Amino acid sequence: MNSKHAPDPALLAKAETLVEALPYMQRYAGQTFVVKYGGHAMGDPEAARDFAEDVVLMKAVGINVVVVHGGGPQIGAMLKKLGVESHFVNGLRVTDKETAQIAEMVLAGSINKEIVGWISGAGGKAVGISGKDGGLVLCEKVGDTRAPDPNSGIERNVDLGFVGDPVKVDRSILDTLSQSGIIPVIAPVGIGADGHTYNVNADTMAGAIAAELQASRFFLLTDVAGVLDKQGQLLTDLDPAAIKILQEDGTISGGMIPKLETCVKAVEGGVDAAVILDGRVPHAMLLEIFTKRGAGTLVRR
Ligand SMILES: Nc1ncnc2c1ncn2[C@@H]1O[C@H](COP(=O)(O)OP(=O)(O)O)[C@@H](O)[C@H]1O
Ligand SMILES: CC(=O)N[C@@H](CCC(=O)OP(=O)(O)O)C(=O)O
Repeated sequence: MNSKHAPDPALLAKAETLVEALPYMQRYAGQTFVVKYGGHAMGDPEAARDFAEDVVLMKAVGINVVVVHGGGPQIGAMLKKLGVESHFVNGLRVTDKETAQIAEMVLAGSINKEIVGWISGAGGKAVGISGKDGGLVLCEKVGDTRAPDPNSGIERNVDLGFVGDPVKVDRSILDTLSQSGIIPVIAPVGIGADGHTYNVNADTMAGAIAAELQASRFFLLTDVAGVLDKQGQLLTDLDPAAIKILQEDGTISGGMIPKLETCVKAVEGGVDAAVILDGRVPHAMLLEIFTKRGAGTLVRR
């Protein structure tokens, strides 16, 4: 064979990867994917660029991609800077009026626009909104939650303050944006019928939106490989019954509690599958969607 025409193995591997992606691209065109981008996953600028490229590529092959972001660590850093004390109960931040204002500033102000900028830098068109815009997410104040007192250890009811539970999602603004080729980027802040601003756990917000959109896939990008068992091994497939056991036996704690509750609600609400992925892994979503190498924890009914 003429050596000039001998295929370069590296190029051939690239071509094979593209061909491997073809059936997935054909299958997913026209479907809706909701991506929750967690505050822990967005720390590294290079990973953020990879994330934005993944989102833009998904949109380019015809997937209606909707991004909902978090920012817990970034809110924590700002509260610390401002000398405001903060703590979490069962994975939710106790939110007084001042904390709600600071959370909105960090989420809907700086982080939201930063993500819009990354997507724009990757050649996509994004519009940043919060759950307050266009009547997207109506919230109710979450009820008191049972938790042990940090001093005595005795269980008592805790009022979480302005923490919201999404009770109604109006998808019209998302449809308008998506149909115009725009990727909506949503900050987890909602409005109550009482006019108050509510701080919403970003997983909860994303799950409510994924259910309303009847999304085919709901990705939750975080800072762990997925759900780990007590020995630290990755659990690749879970259903609601298995998740209940993990919660009862204390395998999952902290932010993983609302994350998995959200996955259960989403799949029970009509989402085909939720996937918890390590957002720090370069192009984690592309590998999950367009290749045979599934990663993370898949939650299905
Ligand atoms: N069984 C578990 N498997 C994996 N992570 C767990 C588990 N239990 C608790 N976690 C914690 O949940 C965290 C992810 O939730 P969270 O901090 O809310 O992330 P994010 O900001 O990305 O939403 C992990 O970093 C880990 O510390
Ligand atoms: C009520 C509540 O806990 N709200 C969260 C909102 C941000 C969030 O959920 O961000 P991550 O996804 O990065 O954790 C908070 O104040 O931290």
